[in-house]
Amino acid sequence: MSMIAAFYGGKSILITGATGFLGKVLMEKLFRTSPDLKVIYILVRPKAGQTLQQRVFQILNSKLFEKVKEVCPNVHEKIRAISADLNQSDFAISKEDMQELLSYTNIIFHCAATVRFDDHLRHAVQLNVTATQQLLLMASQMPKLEAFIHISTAFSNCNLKHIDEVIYPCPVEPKKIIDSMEWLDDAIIDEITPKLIGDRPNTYTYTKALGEMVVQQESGNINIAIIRPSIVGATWQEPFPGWVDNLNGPSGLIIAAGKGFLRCVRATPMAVADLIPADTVVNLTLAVGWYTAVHRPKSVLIYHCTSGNFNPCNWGKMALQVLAAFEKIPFERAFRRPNADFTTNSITIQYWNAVSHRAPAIIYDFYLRLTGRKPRMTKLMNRLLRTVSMLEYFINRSWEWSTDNTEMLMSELSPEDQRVFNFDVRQLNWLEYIENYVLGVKKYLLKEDMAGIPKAKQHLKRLRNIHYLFNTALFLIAWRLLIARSQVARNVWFFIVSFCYKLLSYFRASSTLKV
Ligand SMILES: CCCCCCCCCCCCCCCCCCCCCC(=O)SCCNC(=O)CCNC(=O)[C@H](O)C(C)(C)COP(=O)(O)OP(=O)(O)OC[C@H]1O[C@@H](n2cnc3c(N)ncnc32)[C@H](O)[C@@H]1OP(=O)(O)O
Ligand SMILES: NC(=O)C1=CN([C@@H]2O[C@H](COP(=O)(O)OP(=O)(O)OC[C@H]3O[C@@H](n4cnc5c(N)ncnc54)[C@H](OP(=O)(O)O)[C@@H]3O)[C@@H](O)[C@H]2O)C=CC1
Repeated sequence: MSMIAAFYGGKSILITGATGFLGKVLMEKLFRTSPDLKVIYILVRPKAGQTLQQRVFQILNSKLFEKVKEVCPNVHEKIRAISADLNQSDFAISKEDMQELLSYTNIIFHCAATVRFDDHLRHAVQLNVTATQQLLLMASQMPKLEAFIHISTAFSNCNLKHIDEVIYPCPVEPKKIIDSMEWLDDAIIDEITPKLIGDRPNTYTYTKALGEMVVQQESGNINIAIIRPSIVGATWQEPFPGWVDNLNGPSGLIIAAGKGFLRCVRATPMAVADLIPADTVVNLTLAVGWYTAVHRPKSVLIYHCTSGNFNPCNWGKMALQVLAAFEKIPFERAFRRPNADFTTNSITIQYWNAVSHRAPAIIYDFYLRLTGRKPRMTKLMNRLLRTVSMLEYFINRSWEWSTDNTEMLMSELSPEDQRVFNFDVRQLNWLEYIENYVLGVKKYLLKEDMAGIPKAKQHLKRLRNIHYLFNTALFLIAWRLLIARSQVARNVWFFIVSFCYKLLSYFRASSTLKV
């Protein structure tokens, strides 16, 4: 019997960000391994014209929850969606709901965040810092609370090369930042943002670091732990391999590369690709929840959930594996044949962006215009290149994260818990994982049918022929122009032609003699 699964039985659990990528996988695993849990409260905001109930219904009826419905048929009754907006004071939760949360919650998993790299500092502070502070305030009023698990990121201190399982203070206190966001206007915030974030690349990593400081400062008597995952990717094993539902991290780039939009990036092939599967993060999170509640460590423990020091894979190798997967599992209606060239040279990348990205987009838009359709490729390409430029920071560096707490926790688990809540990435086979990832992107993000694979392969063959034809035509035109302008080129050309003619005559003559 799994001790961790048993621990969550009968518990009332509060999850923020349950509608997000990680939150859904967390909820699924909780229901599947502890179907006897009492209730999961989720803080949800109405979105995209959908009510709370519609959003929950959509999640529970997704493929991700198919297994849950078998083990926990009354899952609909065990999930309690509470209308909340983490940007509002008291999260805009009604009095009755708040009372219920304060009275019954046993465990909190705080996953909600803005993960956008370019979010305005005011909004990023509101969600990643102020909301964390408010949630801690709520937690301090929960008599039955056993543990508060805060999800941060391994990149909150990405300005350092070696990162320990400690909280590194930012120069300006989070309280001061929160206060100043209330009275500074947007223009001034824009001006001071670069100074505040310092050597971090974006407002996301900066505000996640501030969020950690808040957790440490406001922890009071609460049992708190912080999880720092690296780049969260599709699921590895559970509930099935390859599940992914948003474009963040590598998923968007896999689409862009598989569809042939993106063929070259500024990346360091030898830099470690610290990807971590979503189910691994969730398994560690649940194990940490159990450990924190049962063992009540004296200080806030931080757990790095990374793959680099256990089972490293670099970006160069990963790109080759992604390309190999595209051979087997091509995406439909690719724009060009997939390719993955890495360069660290900024002039070379500008050249490739012009030749391999922008020029084909312009040519395609010209073709769309000619055929009476609306051009769209240049716009899409510009947005894609902007996205890639934001990710470049993370694919050109390697970090070392110490993992003493994660390893300590692994050794604390019973063999059964190590199996059910497996977060040992040493067992991960990257080739297999990447293949499933690409398959998952095709199925769950692009919603493409597997039956279309032969047609997609044919399409890629056609693109290859067009590519060869185009290159040959380009070469001949260039050569023709050169011959017209240069005597040396003309001499070389006549030499080649006469040499070929002589060779041909020789073979003809020798074959006539044999007869
Ligand atoms: C030669 C190629 C070879 C490749 C071969 C394959 C090799 C293997 C894989 C290789 C490398 C992996 C590197 C990962 C490094 C991640 C590091 C994370 C570290 C921290 C981890 C964390 O702790 S935190 C989670 C990460 N947090 C995000 O990852 C949010 C990012 N994101 C945004 O911050 C916003 O998205 C942003 C961009 C502002 C646009 O914002 P925006 O206002 O313009 O609007 P949207 O967000 O709506 O997106 C606008 C259009 O960008 C498209 N798109 C969105 N994301 C995309 C994405 N990742 N890749 C592509 N395309 C993406 C989307 O499809 C839209 O396309 P469309 O125009 O067609 O609609
Ligand atoms: N994905 C990754 O690569 C990594 C993620 N992390 C961390 O993991 C956690 C989860 O990330 P992930 O699942 O990928 O992110 P998602 O963007 O998929 O999910 C974010 C969640 O936060 C919720 N949320 C955002 N704003 C509000 C709001 N104002 N009120 C209520 N809820 C809100 C979203 O709700 P809604 O559905 O309504 O938008 C959603 O449920 C985050 O803390 C992130 O920093 C850490 C490392 C890597």
